[in-house]
Amino acid sequence: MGEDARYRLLSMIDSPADLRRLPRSRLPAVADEVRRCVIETVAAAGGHFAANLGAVELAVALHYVYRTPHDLVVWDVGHQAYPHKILTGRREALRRVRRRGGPSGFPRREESPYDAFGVGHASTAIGAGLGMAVGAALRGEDRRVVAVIGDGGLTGGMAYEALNHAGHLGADLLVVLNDNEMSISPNVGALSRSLARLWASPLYGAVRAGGERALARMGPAGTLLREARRQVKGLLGPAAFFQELGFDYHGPVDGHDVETLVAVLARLRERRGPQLLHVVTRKGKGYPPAEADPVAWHATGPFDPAAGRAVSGAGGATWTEVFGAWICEAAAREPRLVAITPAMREGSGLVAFAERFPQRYFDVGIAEQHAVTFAAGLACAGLRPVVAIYSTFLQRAYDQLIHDVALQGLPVLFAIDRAGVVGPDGPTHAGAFDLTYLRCIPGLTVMAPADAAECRAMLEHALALEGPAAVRWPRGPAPAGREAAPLAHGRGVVVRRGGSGVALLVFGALLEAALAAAEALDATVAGMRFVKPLDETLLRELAATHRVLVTLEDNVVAGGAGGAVAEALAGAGPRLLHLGLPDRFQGHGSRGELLAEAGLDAEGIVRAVRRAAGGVRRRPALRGLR
Ligand SMILES: Cc1ncc(C[n+]2csc(CCOP(=O)(O)OP(=O)(O)O)c2C)c(N)n1
Ligand SMILES: CC(=O)[C@@H](O)[C@H](O)COP(=O)(O)O
Ligand SMILES: [Mg+2]
Repeated sequence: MGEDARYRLLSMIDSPADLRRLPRSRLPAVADEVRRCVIETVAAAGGHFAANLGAVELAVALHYVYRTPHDLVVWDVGHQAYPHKILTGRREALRRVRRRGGPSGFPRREESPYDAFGVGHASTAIGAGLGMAVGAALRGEDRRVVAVIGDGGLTGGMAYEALNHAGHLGADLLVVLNDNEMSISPNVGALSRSLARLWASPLYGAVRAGGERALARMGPAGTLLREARRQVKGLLGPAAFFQELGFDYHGPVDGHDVETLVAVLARLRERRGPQLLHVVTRKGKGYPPAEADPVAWHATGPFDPAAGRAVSGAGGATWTEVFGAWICEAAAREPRLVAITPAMREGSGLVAFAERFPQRYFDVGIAEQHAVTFAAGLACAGLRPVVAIYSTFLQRAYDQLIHDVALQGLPVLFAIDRAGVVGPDGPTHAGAFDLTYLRCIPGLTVMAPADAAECRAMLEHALALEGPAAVRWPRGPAPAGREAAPLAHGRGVVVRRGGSGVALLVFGALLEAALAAAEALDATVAGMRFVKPLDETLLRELAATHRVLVTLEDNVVAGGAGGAVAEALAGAGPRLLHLGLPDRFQGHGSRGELLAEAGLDAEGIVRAVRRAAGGVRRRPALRGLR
């Protein structure tokens, strides 16, 4: 069947203006097609999935009621924005979502005028939406602003800071709380529990049984709240909470009843002041395997939609799995070890730990700042906290890392995953900066393993230190490891001796590429292991015996490990060449593609060294190397 026949309505919708020309009664059929399109798109390309299925009706209703792109809809995180992209002229392009040259998996201002705010990290929508609403008012523009945030996003402190400010200003802002009781894993927190109780209460059961349209007719602004106050003592928690912050609370409403959503939103569009609409949805809605297991289907590779299974199996053990196995072993030996995740249990490899050591496992919600300060407190209490965190999300907690942990010399171990190039998630998730922002912190030990064996040794070493330490590794499979000298504090190792006068100084997981390049260059290769403290003895030895030192890191060159080498040599010694990520935000694509684009594959290293160190003696070319 042709595209147009399969997507009869969507093929007529090039923009939300086309959607708005349809009668309201056609919207459930539009939603069905959008949902089918999400399933087919992600099955073919991979990507975020369950949250998109849960946000279908919301996207349809918002674009139907609001005059986008003049009115602004800000999506929190943005991993649920595929329906929004489908409705805003990107249905075809989405086939290449997150691939090189294809659309981003998240809203991006440069991609479409309908993408009001660039996003990827959680809990920003209310703050950004508030800025837009206040900006529009100051400029005298008649523009409505909606911030859509999930219950997971609402566990982040930034969201509360923005709610508090919006209530104080009395700004014209609608916050839609998309509540599915899920973050990536089941959501945490008192507010989340209280929201769930509200939806499950007999009062709302009656509303649901009586038809959601009754709710739309009842009118906004606390009508239900007054009713609830009369009927159900003790269920007022979340509603009263938002009211106290200065918001009119509306709901909860069924987020899969698109016609009711339209009716409610149409009334809210006319209201002034801070409004909060509580919408209840189901993560994975409409695809039974994802409804049954939304954690597994949060994001996926390509899959067979009929079978509900991934098309391709995974490769060898990932760095995450190496860490996950290590932390369980270490916890069995060390009763003081506790693990903390800011809402990334699966991605950070803590599923087994959470099961085996539930009393010593803490999911703090999407609250990176709190995760780090909480760890500092645990360390003060004599425990050995391990903060398992993605490089990009640790950016959120930089002051906490410096002020609460490092300044007090507390023994907190930062297990930093997704360091360096991440791939399909693109620039919002790239762990491109951690070596730069970590190595300037006094007293912090910073390690970058080249393989799984080194990773385990570094974690063990970090746990034994009396001060703070960080071990960082990239996304994907970890090389198993080779015979090498045991780890010693602040010491690197020479992995290969070459005769060309070039030495490659490798910080972390680029060692394999460096070794391949070294074959072609006849170069020496050193695995530096420690970014801080740097092995200055090894550095001096290499400087004395080589004409060119090449530093290699999966981090921006600016301020990175190469910078540490330059500072240590202070202008003395051989020529220096720094290879790492360039001074710009990377796009999205596979990790391999992005590394190659940055010249950090074996070919790129050879090219750069030959260009910079002309005269380096040539050896027979490696296969594929010119
Ligand atoms: C600052 C930050 N920390 C962690 C994440 C990883 N993350 C992406 S989506 C998500 C869960 C979001 O839950 P919610 O907002 O409720 O959306 P849902 O997936 O349930 O629709 C998390 C933790 C992130 N994107 N940003
Ligand atoms: C949207 C978000 O922040 C997460 O879902 C993230 O995309 C997970 O990345 P990994 O796939 O690397 O765990
Ligand atoms: Mg959620």
